[in-house]
Amino acid sequence: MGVAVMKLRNPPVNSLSLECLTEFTISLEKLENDKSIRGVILTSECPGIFSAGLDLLEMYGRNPAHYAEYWKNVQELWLRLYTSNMILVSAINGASPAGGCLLALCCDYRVMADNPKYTIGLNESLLGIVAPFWFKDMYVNTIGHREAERALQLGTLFSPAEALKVGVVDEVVPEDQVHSKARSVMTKWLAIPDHSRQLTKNMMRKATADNLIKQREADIQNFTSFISKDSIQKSLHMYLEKLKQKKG
Ligand SMILES: CCC/C=C/C(=O)SCCNC(=O)CCNC(=O)[C@H](O)C(C)(C)COP(=O)([O-])OP(=O)([O-])OC[C@H]1O[C@@H](n2cnc3c(N)ncnc32)[C@H](O)[C@@H]1OP(=O)([O-])[O-]
Repeated sequence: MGVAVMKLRNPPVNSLSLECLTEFTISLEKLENDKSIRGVILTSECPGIFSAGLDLLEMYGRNPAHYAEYWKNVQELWLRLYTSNMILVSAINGASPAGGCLLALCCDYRVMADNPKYTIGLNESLLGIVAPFWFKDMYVNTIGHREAERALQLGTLFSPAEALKVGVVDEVVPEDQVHSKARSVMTKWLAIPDHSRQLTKNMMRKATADNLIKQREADIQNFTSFISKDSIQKSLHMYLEKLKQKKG
């Protein structure tokens, strides 16, 4: 039916390393150029984890040129996903913090597994970092200003039930039905003529994407100088240590 399934696979936690981001962007571009493909279901092959978000090791202990390169690729993936002409449905079958949530928010519809161990949200503030304006814009577009304001400041990671209530996801289903539900949602969206759906999507999303496009360079510089700060590197160090301790 002209639908591709993209499965994220970057063990152990599907973090978006520079390599992973680049491959993702290339795969997406190929699908976008393949006229037989009208929709993509985005899911994960890592058990219990949709994506741990941006790779912290790409943002910690590196040099400014690396941060700039990394950020350019994060922007690129976001722009392609958010403005894709294809129908994107996410089958969220695991934890989806920060950049993981970002991937899901780019989709046209989000189905999440009903497992209270899985959480989703833009939790950047918990790490001592700040979600950039375009993460924020997309959050506001999805859940509204007040909910986004609160969730961003608190770095809230929502359970599936809470995520559904706030509108971070559109549907919560038993874990073993996430993929079948994503497929049935896709069938419904495929019934809409592509040209009218695409123009409508573009009308809804263009201003948000353009907001980044017009200041990409400044945003890269902003990120690079922010992430290079000693205080921010220290916060990331502490967060990474916390992740290690949790493991031990
Ligand atoms: C301005 C910038 C905007 C930023 C946006 C972002 O997305 S910021 C990102 C915000 N993201 C988050 O806040 C999510 C942080 N991660 C988590 O909360 C959990 O890892 C989990 C719930 C995803 C999986 O739990 P689990 O019990 O199944 O797994 P586990 O916890 O035992 O980890 C296994 C190994 O993976 C490692 N590692 C983990 N994440 C990352 C990462 N993003 N990157 C790199 N590495 C990561 C972890 O250190 C450990 O390494 P070790 O010790 O083996 O060398």
